[in-house]
Amino acid sequence: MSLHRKPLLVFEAVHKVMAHRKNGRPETVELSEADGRILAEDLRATHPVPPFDKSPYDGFALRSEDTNGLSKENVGTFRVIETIGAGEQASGPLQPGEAVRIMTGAEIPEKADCVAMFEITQSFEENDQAYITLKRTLEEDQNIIKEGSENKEGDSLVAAGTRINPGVKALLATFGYAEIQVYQRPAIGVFATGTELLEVDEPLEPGKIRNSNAYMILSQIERAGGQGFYLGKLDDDFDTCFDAVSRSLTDYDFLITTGGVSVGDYDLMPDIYEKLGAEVLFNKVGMRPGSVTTVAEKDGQLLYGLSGNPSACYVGFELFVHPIIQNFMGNPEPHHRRIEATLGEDFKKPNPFTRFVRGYLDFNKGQVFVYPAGIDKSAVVSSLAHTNVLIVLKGGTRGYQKGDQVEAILLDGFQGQDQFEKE
Ligand SMILES: Nc1nc2c(c(=O)[nH]1)N[C@H]1C(S)=C(S)[C@@H](COP(=O)(O)OP(=O)(O)OC[C@H]3O[C@@H](n4cnc5c(N)ncnc54)[C@H](O)[C@@H]3O)O[C@H]1N2
Ligand code: MOO
Ligand SMILES: [Mg+2]
Repeated sequence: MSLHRKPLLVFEAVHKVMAHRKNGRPETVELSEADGRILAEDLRATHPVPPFDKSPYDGFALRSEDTNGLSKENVGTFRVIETIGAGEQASGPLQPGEAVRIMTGAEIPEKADCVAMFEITQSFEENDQAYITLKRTLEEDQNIIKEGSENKEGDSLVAAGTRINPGVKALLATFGYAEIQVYQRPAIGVFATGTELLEVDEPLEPGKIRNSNAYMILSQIERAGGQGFYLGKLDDDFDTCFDAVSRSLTDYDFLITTGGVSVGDYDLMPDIYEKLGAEVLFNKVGMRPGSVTTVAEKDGQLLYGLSGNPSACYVGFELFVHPIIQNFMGNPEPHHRRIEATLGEDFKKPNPFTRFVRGYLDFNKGQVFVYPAGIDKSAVVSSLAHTNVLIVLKGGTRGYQKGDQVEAILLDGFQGQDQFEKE
């Protein structure tokens, strides 16, 4: 095994991986299963919205011409002929001098063309007949939500390639899409390699540690939108690892292993790629952590060799696997969003390589701050728990200071705050 590896720049490595991207096929899912999926068809209005003229208020539907000239001095009186709620229709067209008591969302009766809110009318009864009085003139179409005013039939409302969020779901339901065409989620197999690994339910033993990477990666796959399949942990034994990897390679859209990609005696992945006849796209990236991140390709299949060190494994996933998953799922913008932010504390350690510091975001008076989430070492797990951004510190000869402008890669958007503030 060659100990000398030529590092790629991070963006070169990302481009190399993306050159081997695969697109998921469209599939039909039920609306209830569609969250987070990406539309494989344009969402078109199958009918006008609203589908009929409707009332935005609880009030009285009237003929506007009957209100001409009404004022405090010239009060009009209308005979209330019936009451309709949302979902009901008036029994017939409105005649001159008549009013229909109408609730929000109900269809405007024929010949009515305006609505007076309850608050501007007075009601009274005479001989078991309900009446209202009105002291104002109303215009044609006043207080009416017109048929098709939100959209016309055939309008394209949301384009293919859009992620389904709660608002898109509401639209899909509005237009009767009980099922919808979305792109498949990739199925990703995950092996953890390492003789030192114990399963999560096993007690610690001398020299051993629990396998945290597999669970972390399965969770990262889920967050990225894919479907992860845990295929087990493998001892650092060549035949065991080779058989397991070669058997599983074609069962999944992508395969991930963790550990065994560096230059140690038990780092078997480089020899496994060789025996498989896989093309190694890169095995060294100019970044910290995750410099040993390796990606290979065999017959169109991507095989990720993520580092065993937990923080390196985490970062390697977010940079190289996340966009492949999002692309597979049909997202035309598959990479994590990058923002500019102010570094909230000093980061003194210089590094020749770009550093992806696990950090978290904070906002203060319109400024975005990022802070390192804990110990910034490749072998560390604990800082990952507080991570929602990767702070990008470009390589160089000096460290960074509090107040420096840096880039940050957003990993999730679920950070809240304790209080709801007064507007
Ligand atoms: N002579 C050199 N040594 C190392 C180099 C180098 O360039 N020259 N690179 C270092 C860097 S950088 C990293 S990162 C690690 C990468 O190691 P591997 O990817 O080969 O991973 P392992 O050797 O299998 O394990 C490393 C470390 O991670 C722990 N580990 C492994 N799997 C898991 C898991 N599933 N859950 C939790 N922890 C795991 C393992 O016990 C080791 O402590 O190599 C450096 N060495
Ligand atoms: O791959 Mo290592 O993570 O640079 O420490
Ligand atoms: Mg190793």
